[in-house]
Amino acid sequence: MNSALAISATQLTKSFAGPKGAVVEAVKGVELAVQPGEVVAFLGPNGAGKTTTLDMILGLSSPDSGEVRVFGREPRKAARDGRIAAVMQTGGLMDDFTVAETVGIVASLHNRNSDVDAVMARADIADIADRKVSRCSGGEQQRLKFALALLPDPDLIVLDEPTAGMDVESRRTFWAAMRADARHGRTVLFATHYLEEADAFADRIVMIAGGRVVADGSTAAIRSQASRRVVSAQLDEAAVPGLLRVFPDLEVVERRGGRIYLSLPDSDALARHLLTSTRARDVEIAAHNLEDAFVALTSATLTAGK
Ligand SMILES: Nc1ncnc2c1ncn2[C@@H]1O[C@H](COP(=O)(O)OP(=O)(O)OP(=O)(O)O)[C@@H](O)[C@H]1O
Repeated sequence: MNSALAISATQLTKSFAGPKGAVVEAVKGVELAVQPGEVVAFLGPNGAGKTTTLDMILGLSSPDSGEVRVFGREPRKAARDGRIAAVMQTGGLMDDFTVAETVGIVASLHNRNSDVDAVMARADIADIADRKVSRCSGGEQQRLKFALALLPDPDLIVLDEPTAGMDVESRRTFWAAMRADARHGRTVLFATHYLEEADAFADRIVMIAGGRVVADGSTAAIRSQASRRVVSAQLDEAAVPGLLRVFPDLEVVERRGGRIYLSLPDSDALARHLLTSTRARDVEIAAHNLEDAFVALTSATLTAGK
């Protein structure tokens, strides 16, 4: 186990009792290694296992098998030491206090002598200091929670879909505050459904679907993988092994409606080969955007995992 890592998760599994005695395997062998200072998006559709994994990283629940370490320690120990803090989706604020009162009360609970004004400025809530929590918008409440998470000056901050339900402008303000803070070297892991959010604010994207990591790479690498062109054609399945012999890098993206969708860095070479050396018909080349890649990756794994 590498204690220099901010987060190290090995072969994590977690199941829950489902309806009618069924077992829900929420997390099925998640591996994750996050370096200090990285800003990582944990990206996946509903029910992918994001919250279940984050809860284990935060020490809020224990894995059925596998191990998690945060800066080389048990997650609960890391949380007690003030090295890890969280911004969760819902709850945790008291309606009748003002923003400043809330920050002041929580600051007084921490041993570390945090600079309340600086934290409020960093979370971009200084100008709503006197507003009651109940009168804050969803976005303002999340920025307040972000400020509370910053108070112990943690080395790792974990955010579970912190911008769910916010409008575009509030989301942008929230991430601008988070990103500015992360520049000081804090490690950030955030769960999101939003591909654009992961793309815009993370250095690295870990895609999760059906309880498994289905892609993990720098945001640029995932974008470049995803922006490869996809060549599709009507083609007999029996031709695929032959294509793989000619193009070992060939990736079969999906099969849909009698068509096969293929990806290769040199899409022109693939299209030329299909047209001249195979019985492929109706050949098309299309740009493959990040959204398509996400759908292809997550749905392929969901089908394979069933
Ligand atoms: N306490 C629980 N009891 C039973 N099933 C659970 C429990 N918690 C999670 N699950 C199930 O485990 C799976 C993974 O859920 P999880 O909340 O981790 O996904 P998620 O990726 O965070 O989804 P979302 O984006 O909707 O929050 C889902 O099928 C969910 O219904």
